[in-house]
Amino acid sequence: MENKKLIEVRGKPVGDGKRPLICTPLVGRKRDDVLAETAKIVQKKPDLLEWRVDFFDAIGDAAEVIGTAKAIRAAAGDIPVLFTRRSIKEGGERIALSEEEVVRLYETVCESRCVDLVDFEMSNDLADLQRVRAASKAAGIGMVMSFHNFSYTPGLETLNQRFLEAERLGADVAKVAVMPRDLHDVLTLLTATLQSSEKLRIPLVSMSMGGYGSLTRMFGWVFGSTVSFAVGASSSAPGQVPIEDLNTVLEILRKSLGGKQV
Ligand SMILES: O=C1C[C@@](O)(C(=O)O)C[C@@H](O)[C@@H]1O
Repeated sequence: MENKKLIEVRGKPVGDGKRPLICTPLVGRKRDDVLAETAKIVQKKPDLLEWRVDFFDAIGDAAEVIGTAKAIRAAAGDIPVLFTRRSIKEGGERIALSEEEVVRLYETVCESRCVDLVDFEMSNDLADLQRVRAASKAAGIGMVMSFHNFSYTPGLETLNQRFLEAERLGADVAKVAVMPRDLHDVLTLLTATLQSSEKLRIPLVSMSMGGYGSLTRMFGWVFGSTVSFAVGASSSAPGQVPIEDLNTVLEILRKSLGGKQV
């Protein structure tokens, strides 16, 4: 069992595709909180760190954002850092910046090369998306184009279109996160993941959220999702499981998918 399309950071694949990358979010409100979270999480050896900058009180102060990103990077060692502003309409925190200011922040962060990957939502204005794409490309930073629905799970066709749209818009990684209302929705997300991962040239990331959705965080990679978001210190979305538990499940899956006795 192997994911063939791997996420790359500065031209090098992260991981070997034989298990999903585990990404742990940082959601501190102040620099010290974020760095304390980083110190705690790094010991748990995730594959990626996601800095959810929409939780950060000083998001409006570009110098403080860059300084904090650099400090996270220094503390993270070899672990790549993903920079994410999640908008309120896609499940993020309320922030005081205009969209123009958010785009400028992404451009500044890219220019300073203080992160390795950026996540930007596909529902943003096309012109903004293109600006962030241009800035990330110029800096050699990978771009995740994402879609979230925290209320329900759209149909199979729509989910497949979202993955495809990310590739068409020039993403390095396509990401879809949706909320299930029942187990059929979980199957819909997994079906879209499998179908799109067979079709797309780029790696994809998917998850169903909440209690039922946590199933996809544990075995969604078998269906083609290359990353699972897990709790290192704090959760950033419903249904994320602690990294220790996820590691246990992945070890069981490794053995059982390999045909060995657990
Ligand atoms: O988009 C995602 C996925 C996520 O929403 C999740 O469900 O794990 C968590 C967010 O921090 C991240 O940006």
